[in-house]
Amino acid sequence: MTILSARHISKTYPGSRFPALSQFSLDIQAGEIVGLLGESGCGKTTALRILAGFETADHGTLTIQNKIAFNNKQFTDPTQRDIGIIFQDYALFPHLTVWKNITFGLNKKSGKNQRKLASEMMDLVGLAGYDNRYPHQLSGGQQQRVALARAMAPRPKILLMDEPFSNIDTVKKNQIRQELHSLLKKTGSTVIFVTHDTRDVMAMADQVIVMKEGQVLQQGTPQAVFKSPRNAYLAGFFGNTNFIEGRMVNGQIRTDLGPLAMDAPVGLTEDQPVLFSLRPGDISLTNEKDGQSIPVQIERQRFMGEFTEVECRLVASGTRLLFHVPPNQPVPNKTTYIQISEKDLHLLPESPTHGHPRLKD
Ligand SMILES: Nc1ncnc2c1ncn2[C@@H]1O[C@H](COP(=O)(O)OP(=O)(O)OP(=O)(O)O)[C@@H](O)[C@H]1O
Repeated sequence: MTILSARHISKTYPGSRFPALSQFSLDIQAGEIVGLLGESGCGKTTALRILAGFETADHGTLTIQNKIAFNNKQFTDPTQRDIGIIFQDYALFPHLTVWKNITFGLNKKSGKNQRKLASEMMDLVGLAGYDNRYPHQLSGGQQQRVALARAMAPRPKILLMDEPFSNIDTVKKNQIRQELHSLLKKTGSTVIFVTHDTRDVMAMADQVIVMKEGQVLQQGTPQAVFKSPRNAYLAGFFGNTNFIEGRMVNGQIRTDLGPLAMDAPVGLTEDQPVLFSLRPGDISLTNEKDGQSIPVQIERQRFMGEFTEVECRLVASGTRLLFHVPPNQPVPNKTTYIQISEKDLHLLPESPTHGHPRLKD
């Protein structure tokens, strides 16, 4: 069931030459955790603020739970949107105890109800017994859980989170992502969070919406966007990749890796260029020369902990490629062979035919 739907939302800030959001559309299903992902300045926070009602849009329609929250005639106040918000810095009240922070938004409920809602949330986020602490007496992760309990105490249908992990140190991030994910799944709420870090969406999101320059580039599961990015920007943003150029010759796609056995995509015409993305983890190193192996000259290798990152050059064409080998596999500093399976070559359907990022020569 669609719980939130945005259609063609545009916003240009006064005095700005470029729109912060342009024809921004998305659909969110109830119970999903959705990551709004993009680099700095792409409009993520603006989108979140417009969904919350803290910012007005110039055009477009926003529907929440089948009610218009915004269009060219109507505007629903943020307090009436049934949305909870966790700000980037958590915005806890420093002079109030954990308990008072959590009950702050419940002042319209009876005392008994307040106590019930707040203590249920305190138990859920694992803060029982911390009632009388002040925010400065808590770790970053605990402060985040207070912010979560405060936002969730009124039981909003939708929770918005702005950069939920930016204040958590790198060592703890993985653990906190997992904890937060299982907490959010327990509450069953619909969550939209903003981040610039693909690792956050991989760990947390059921759906990711990748933005660039105020527009949605692609929406899907993190696995789908990683595996099947629509263009070169998305392929490069969602992890390291190699770009392989191809061209249709006599009905067959030719690339620097050799001619491909795959069927050419429908509509591809003779001599038309195409671009593939090939993840470094999908290339394997082999010492054996056979019909499948491709000769390469190893140029550089770097130990990365979980794998060794290797840069090589195809002997036939001089094209550079990046690939990963397991840390215990030795990499010879000379000419050797790699193997690639055609199924791992992902054709980028929207790619420009030139100007894509590639390894620097
Ligand atoms: N109040 C404002 N007045 C004018 N321009 C603004 C305002 N807020 C944001 N912008 C501009 O709108 C664009 C989108 O900003 P926004 O904060 O939404 O991006 P973001 O993706 O959240 O970035 P970050 O990850 O750095 O927080 C940027 O070009 C920014 O400079």
